[in-house]
Amino acid sequence: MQEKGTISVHSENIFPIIKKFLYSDHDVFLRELVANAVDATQKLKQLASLGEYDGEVSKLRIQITINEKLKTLTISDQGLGMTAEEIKEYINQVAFSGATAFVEKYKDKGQQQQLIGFFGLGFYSAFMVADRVDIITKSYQKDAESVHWTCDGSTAFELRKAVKKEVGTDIVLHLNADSEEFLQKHKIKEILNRYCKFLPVEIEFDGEVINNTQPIWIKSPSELKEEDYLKFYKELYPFSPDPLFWIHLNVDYPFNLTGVLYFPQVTQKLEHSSNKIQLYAKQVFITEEVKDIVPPFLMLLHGVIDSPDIPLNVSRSYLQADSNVKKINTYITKKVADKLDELFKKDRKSYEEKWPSIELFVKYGMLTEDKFYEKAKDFVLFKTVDSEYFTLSEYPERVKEKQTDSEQHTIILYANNVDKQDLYIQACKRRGFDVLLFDGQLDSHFLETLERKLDKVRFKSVDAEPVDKLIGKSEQQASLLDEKEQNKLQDIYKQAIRDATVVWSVVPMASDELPVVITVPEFVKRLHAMAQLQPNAGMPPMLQLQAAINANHPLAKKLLSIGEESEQLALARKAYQLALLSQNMLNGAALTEFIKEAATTIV
Ligand SMILES: Nc1ncnc2c1ncn2[C@@H]1O[C@H](COP(=O)(O)OP(=O)(O)OP(=O)(O)O)[C@@H](O)[C@H]1O
Repeated sequence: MQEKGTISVHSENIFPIIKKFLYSDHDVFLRELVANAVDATQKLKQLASLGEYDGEVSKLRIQITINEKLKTLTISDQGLGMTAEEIKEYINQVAFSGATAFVEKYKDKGQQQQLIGFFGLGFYSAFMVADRVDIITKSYQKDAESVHWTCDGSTAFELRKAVKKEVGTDIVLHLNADSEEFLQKHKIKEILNRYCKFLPVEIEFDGEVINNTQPIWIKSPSELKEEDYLKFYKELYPFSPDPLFWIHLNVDYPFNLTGVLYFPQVTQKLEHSSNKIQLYAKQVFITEEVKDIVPPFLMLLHGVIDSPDIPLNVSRSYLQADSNVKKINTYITKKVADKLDELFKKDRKSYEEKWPSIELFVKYGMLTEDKFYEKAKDFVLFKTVDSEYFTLSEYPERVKEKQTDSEQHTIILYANNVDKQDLYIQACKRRGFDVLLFDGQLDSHFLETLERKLDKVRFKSVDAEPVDKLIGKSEQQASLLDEKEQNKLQDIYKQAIRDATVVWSVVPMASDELPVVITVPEFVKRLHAMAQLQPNAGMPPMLQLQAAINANHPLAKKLLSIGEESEQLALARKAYQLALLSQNMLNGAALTEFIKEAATTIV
């Protein structure tokens, strides 16, 4: 038998186009060829189980070999092989027409780069790295003759008899001059490790089996122990600390999905994690770019998702709209929420201990996915400055009595820095108020969302106003100064400070409060926090200072009674500096002056 022919393609020469498209990610050729070898092996096993093949199938392997002298890379399988007719049908026709369709579909769309690594390029991706490809194959079918197909990357092929005794297929790539890197063992090892680490058929390279054919996600959770999950995590991310907990995903209707998702110890910053979720299709690694496949908050998780039902040969914008992808999202979101709910209900103490590591994740989820919010509102926690934890329904009940304003809003007080706001926190505690700690990156967004969702609840920073005004009750402290005195007092401070950006007021406070209290209005605080989350959003608004003079502090009367103006102004300055100091706002020359002055008072 000897036959020559022309591969039927519409495009004159398709290979240069494929090469150009895939220039930046050549490595996928090996994944494609090994995946074909796995398919061929699995098919033979299936045929054997159906009684259509009676050879031995228990030890079928795939072997990858390099021949440096001949500059070849060979992928050999012991799968079902192909007859000459099948080669003509599957390789010459189907494969190349598939490639033509691919090129036709995407040539004008400018999204080739995005598709790389997603589109199953199949057998012809071999031509990205090879000048010539040989297929030497023998079909499992009785009396099938072995055949040798060869093609040099033009549309011409040759098909002739071969001498091959065992059933299976060898794909021999004669590497082109630009691709000699694939003759290096470490390069091939690296690619196999990336794409083929969990393939279901043993793959031998350089004398060793490189894959784990039974990764835990394909097993039933009942067969697995905690150690198995931890061991697998290490296999995926060798340099990472142990995860907190995990969920095993396993569905086969209405879509197919397996996987294990781990909760890492998420820190207080939404940073780009280098341990990403890996996406597989039937144990073949596809990508770590799961951006359009799982909701952003779930990308903080680690682990593996394996689904043949995620369409990988479509553009990314289409992916998000795909109904399977939507269902998969909903499913994973629900599973994750259920797991957190279970942990919370089963052992609240241990859940509270883990809270700092899952807080950001839960809040991010609540902010971005309504469905997650609905579930998470039962297990999201508030932490007080004294490290006590309360749920969203418990906390307003706890503070309602003392912290309800005249309009029946429950005012929830918070600090974002326990050390820096200690003075304000202590003032609140003296009034019997409770203070939460909101020091996370997303907290300002989170408060706003809660205010929208919860009925009659408002959040206020402990330093948003003088303590007695925080709750906004109608009854106020009585002032020890009349209006004239209040105006005079304000004038003394204005003259002493001479800063037009400061907004002054005189407020009757308790006599044990400071003579001057600096506050930052709640809305300004939030604008700042938001601006910090969006570094490119331009300058944050000016931090306008509000200075409240305590009408009831003994200093007020004293200032009014001092005749000597310079003494009066010096005292007012000192009181203002103390207020700045309590807000960590005294710095530079003003701080130096204050310290020097204070030093003279201790000798
Ligand atoms: N090693 C092999 N052993 C047996 N048949 C093979 C082998 N490699 C390829 N084939 C046959 O050639 C066909 C075309 O292969 P190709 O890789 O181009 O596409 P595919 O595997 O069907 O799809 P995909 O584009 O997703 O890879 C396969 O469907 C299979 O029938």
